[in-house]
Amino acid sequence: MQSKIPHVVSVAGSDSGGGAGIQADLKACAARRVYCSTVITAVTAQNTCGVQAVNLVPPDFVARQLHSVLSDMHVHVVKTGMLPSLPILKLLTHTLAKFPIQALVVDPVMLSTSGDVLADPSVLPGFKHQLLPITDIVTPNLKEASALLGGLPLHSVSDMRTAAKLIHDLGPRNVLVKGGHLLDSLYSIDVFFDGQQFYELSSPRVNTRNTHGTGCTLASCIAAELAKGSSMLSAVKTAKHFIETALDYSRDLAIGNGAQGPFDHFLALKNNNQSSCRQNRFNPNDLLLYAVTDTAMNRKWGRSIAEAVKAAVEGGATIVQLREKDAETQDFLEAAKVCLEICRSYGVPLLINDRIDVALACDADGVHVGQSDMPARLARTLLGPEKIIGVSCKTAEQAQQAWIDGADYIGCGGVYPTNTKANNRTIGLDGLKEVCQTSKLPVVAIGGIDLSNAREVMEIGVPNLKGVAAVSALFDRGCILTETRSLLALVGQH
Ligand SMILES: Nc1ncnc2c1ncn2[C@@H]1O[C@H](COP(=O)(O)OP(=O)(O)OP(=O)(O)O)[C@@H](O)[C@H]1O
Ligand SMILES: Cc1ncc(CO)c(N)n1
Ligand SMILES: [Mg+2]
Repeated sequence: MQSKIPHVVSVAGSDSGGGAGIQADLKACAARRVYCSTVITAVTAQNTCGVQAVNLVPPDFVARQLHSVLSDMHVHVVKTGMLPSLPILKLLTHTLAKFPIQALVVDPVMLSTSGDVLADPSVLPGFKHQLLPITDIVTPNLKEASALLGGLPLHSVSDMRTAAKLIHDLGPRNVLVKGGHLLDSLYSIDVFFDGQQFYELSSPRVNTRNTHGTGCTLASCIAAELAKGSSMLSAVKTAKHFIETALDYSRDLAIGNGAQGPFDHFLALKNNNQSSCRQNRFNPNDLLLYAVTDTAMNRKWGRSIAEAVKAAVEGGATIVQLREKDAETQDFLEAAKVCLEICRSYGVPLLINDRIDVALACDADGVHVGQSDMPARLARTLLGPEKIIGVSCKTAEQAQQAWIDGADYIGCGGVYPTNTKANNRTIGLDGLKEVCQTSKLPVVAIGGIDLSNAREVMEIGVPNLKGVAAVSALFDRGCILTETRSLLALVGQH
């Protein structure tokens, strides 16, 4: 049976620094949601300073890897990177003749950006006479394009057009001459030629040292998009856009001490080492004093959301939820960003009520959803495994479902009558206790809890009741800070 999963095999060298070669290809395909298998042609000792050593994999062992992959798996696209010797290049062309594929993407890697040689000069005729005639797209950088054309000097976009046309004459169906090394400070321009038309693909030049592996990544992205069924032009455009986005995101990453650093294919590393990022996932003890904001109360007391949140965390709130039922999206988002900064500086998680979109957009620590909001399971899919998800539950059944759906905690109530929520059934201390006893998740009690009753709530004697949530008791008061301190002192004794 033919596999429907888009599948690229990368035939390339390993970069010990993890930025280019096989490592870039795996990350690029994974980021583009395509499966990637690997045939390793060489192992390089390489870092951000350059290539220190290269060890070729014996040609017959490259052949063994190729055969293992192609004879078993349904590969859609083959992408080549470092083909360090003519025998390796030759056996690749011979093997490809035996296994039909959808497309062949050739990145004719010859020199690393640091100027180190990655392929023996004898591969040049191999590229010209054997590989390019069966290639769907070849992606030389300026130096490689020049080498393929016997040293033709290339200094401008117009030269790149000429080169693209001349390389096309060597047999590949499409040519992309990459201009990453062109001396233009504003734009990074690549020239695409499909045999009939030229396209200048231009993107703002990102001012960064972190461009190591852009060429490998670009070719792998093209391969990935082709494997999904894209046309050549749209595959190239998507790939170019991906590079631009990843470079821009990674412009300030600091990996290695050399001149050229790698970038982050998953747009996820930037904040990892900053104290502004929460280090740990959810800690149930954070539920101890759970502050929930309220638009109407802030309006009544003439406070901004940020002012209210700041006072609550200063007073000792251990987690904050923004519950802004009638705020405009843009206002909510802006307020959420400010609150997030405040909460991060105190090490307090910030959750967003209902609005998964707002939580995603500001990278909040999680969401709290009600029974008629976005289902927790879907919220988990959208937010990923790291974010905190809480669900409002009144019954044991709902608590059980929240657990199945991958929630982190439940909010249980209303324990006492409240006027912050219309038509809300009160479940009382007995209802709370019953849900807690059956819930596998930690519980925070909510609904009408204040200084007068918080103690009896905490005293119901179930270990997974981790704290109380308060709205009016904190925010419908003259001094949020004082009220928060007092409530914390009460619940903190447990
Ligand atoms: N600073 C930059 N800003 C935006 N795009 C860039 C930048 N540098 C390179 N690119 C883009 O990255 C892609 C790869 O181009 P480049 O000419 O650098 O390839 P390469 O030399 O093969 O890369 P590698 O260093 O991986 O071997 C091209 O689409 C190019 O336009
Ligand atoms: C292994 C390997 N392949 C390709 C390149 C080109 O960037 C590199 N530097 N290293
Ligand atoms: Mg390259």
